[in-house]
Amino acid sequence: MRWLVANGWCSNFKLSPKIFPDSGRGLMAREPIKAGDTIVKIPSKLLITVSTVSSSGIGHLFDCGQIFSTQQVLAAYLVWEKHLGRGSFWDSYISLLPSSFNSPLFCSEDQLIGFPLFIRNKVNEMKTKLDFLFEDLLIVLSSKVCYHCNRKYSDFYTKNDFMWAWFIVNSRAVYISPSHNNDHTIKLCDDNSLALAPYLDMLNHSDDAKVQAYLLEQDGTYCLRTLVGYRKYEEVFIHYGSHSNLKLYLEYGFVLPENKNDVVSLDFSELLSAISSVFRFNAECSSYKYKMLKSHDMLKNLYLNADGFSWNVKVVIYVLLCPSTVELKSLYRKIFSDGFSPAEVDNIILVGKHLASVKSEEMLGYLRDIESLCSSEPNNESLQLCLDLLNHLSGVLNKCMTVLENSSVI
Ligand SMILES: C[S@@+](CC[C@H](N)C(=O)[O-])C[C@H]1O[C@@H](n2cnc3c(N)ncnc32)[C@H](O)[C@@H]1O
Repeated sequence: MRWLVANGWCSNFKLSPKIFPDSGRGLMAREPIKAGDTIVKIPSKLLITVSTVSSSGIGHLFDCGQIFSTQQVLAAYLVWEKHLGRGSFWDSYISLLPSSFNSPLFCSEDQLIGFPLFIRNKVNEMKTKLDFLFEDLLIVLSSKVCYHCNRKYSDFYTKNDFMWAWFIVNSRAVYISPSHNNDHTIKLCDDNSLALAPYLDMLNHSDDAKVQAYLLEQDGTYCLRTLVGYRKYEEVFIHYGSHSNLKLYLEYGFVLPENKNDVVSLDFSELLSAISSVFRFNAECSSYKYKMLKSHDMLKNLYLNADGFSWNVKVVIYVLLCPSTVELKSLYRKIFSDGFSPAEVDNIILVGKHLASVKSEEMLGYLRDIESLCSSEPNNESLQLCLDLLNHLSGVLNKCMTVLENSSVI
């Protein structure tokens, strides 16, 4: 905070840093805060944006005709500033950033083998993306020498440092309007809507938080207003987005005790085999039905949740149960205007109940596996979070089954 003040930050004394038992390091209300109050203001000089990188000592490296993502540029910049140590303008900020994370992205391959496939697949997707971004960066950096230490960039741009920096940006960057953020020469493949905002990024996430960010026209100061009030000594939160616990676990390294965004995803093939089991025939999807479902994005967002199942699950089950003699236009009419008859709803619910019980059994199996891993590694926080996540999802499936047992129309 002394460093922030020395660089033009004016504290409004509404917040102060504190370690909270449930959410860890965060910001506490030092006085009652009203809905509508501006809680933090960060001068533009203290924001790390693509413009900051462009005008920095490594800005010229990105003027090479290659296209980068905003997150890749900000991560590359953090690695470079970190290697400057005390010589970096951002040293006070960087030295307070977390050095390890509880996301499964940072678990070893040996640990990951014990994780449920639906988590492992997501981790592998993230790793593949990160590998690509890192290799892509090395193409630009490999032959160049850092003016500060005369070492080749590739000597200190390690994969681990890049992963650390990428995750810092992933879990801490705030949204900034691209129109206020275009003062640079770096070619980007995305919207350029990310900024790191020291101090502001100490705020933890809550589903109940509501905030509004705005920039002061005169000097580009980044301001954050809360739309809910807080009592003195309460933790003040922001809202990172309507994320499920799976997403929070993967991308931020924590889970919420209650999360209304939690869903259990389903594959199309799981719907087919549920229909086969319930109605005792070998369910197949003819190509005209498949094309129709795909072209209307009905094969996405297939999930169960605490309220039952998604609209797309309902439609896919209905379409798969329809005899292949039914014409496409009557399928459309049924789905998009007429609605389903009570008998059709009953059949859909029968399949839904079967899916919920199959997924519930599957989740209990995952829970047993992770519980035994946790007992052999009791201090592994990521494993503990995985256990919490699976317990939440198991709870979601129980609620789902209760809703389906008690309803004939969802
Ligand atoms: C923007 S930072 C918030 C400040 C952070 N707690 C710190 O100590 O620097 C985001 C990170 O904070 C943690 N976090 C945020 N909200 C949380 C919550 N509700 N419960 C637990 N951890 C949370 C996660 O580790 C996340 O990656």
